[in-house]
Amino acid sequence: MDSSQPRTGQGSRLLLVVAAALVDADRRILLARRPEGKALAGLWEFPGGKLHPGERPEQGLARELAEELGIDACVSCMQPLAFASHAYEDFHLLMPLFVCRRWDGIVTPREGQTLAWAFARELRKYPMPPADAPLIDPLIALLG
Ligand SMILES: Nc1nc2c([nH]c(=O)n2[C@H]2C[C@H](O)[C@@H](COP(=O)(O)OP(=O)(O)OP(=O)(O)O)O2)c(=O)[nH]1
Ligand SMILES: [Mg+2]
Repeated sequence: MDSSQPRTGQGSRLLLVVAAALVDADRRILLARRPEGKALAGLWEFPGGKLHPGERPEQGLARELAEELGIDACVSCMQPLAFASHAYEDFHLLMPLFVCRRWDGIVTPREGQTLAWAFARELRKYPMPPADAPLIDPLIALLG
């Protein structure tokens, strides 16, 4: 066991994931459907992924957005909005959600994901991982 890994009181590993609500000019939010073969396959999520050791959250998020969507996101424009804290069976997820309205390049699914742009009020129509439920109200409050 890696003793440098933070652990929660119940012994499960704390996993730090960074995620983005990419917002377009019409105030729609980008969702990505997790491909078959990945954990939580078929559910709609905010793009992002695991923070690498030594990365700042915004830096790690920019790397994930480049890898997953082929875009160059504006790091200094990322706006912290809310976070998810959720106990999955084998790890505890801690996931800050940043709002990101500026990027260069064209959003392209680079990892076999299906993409959708949804208004904040439509988000509940998309089955999402259980951790994401508390993130919807702050998005509605921000974007209407
Ligand atoms: N990106 C993202 N991950 C989420 C969300 N909700 C949620 O529970 N998760 C979980 C699913 C995964 O267990 C974990 C993030 O994993 P990931 O598969 O996106 O990580 P990654 O991009 O680094 O991918 P990989 O290299 O490990 O395949 O967080 C969400 O809205 N967005
Ligand atoms: Mg990911």
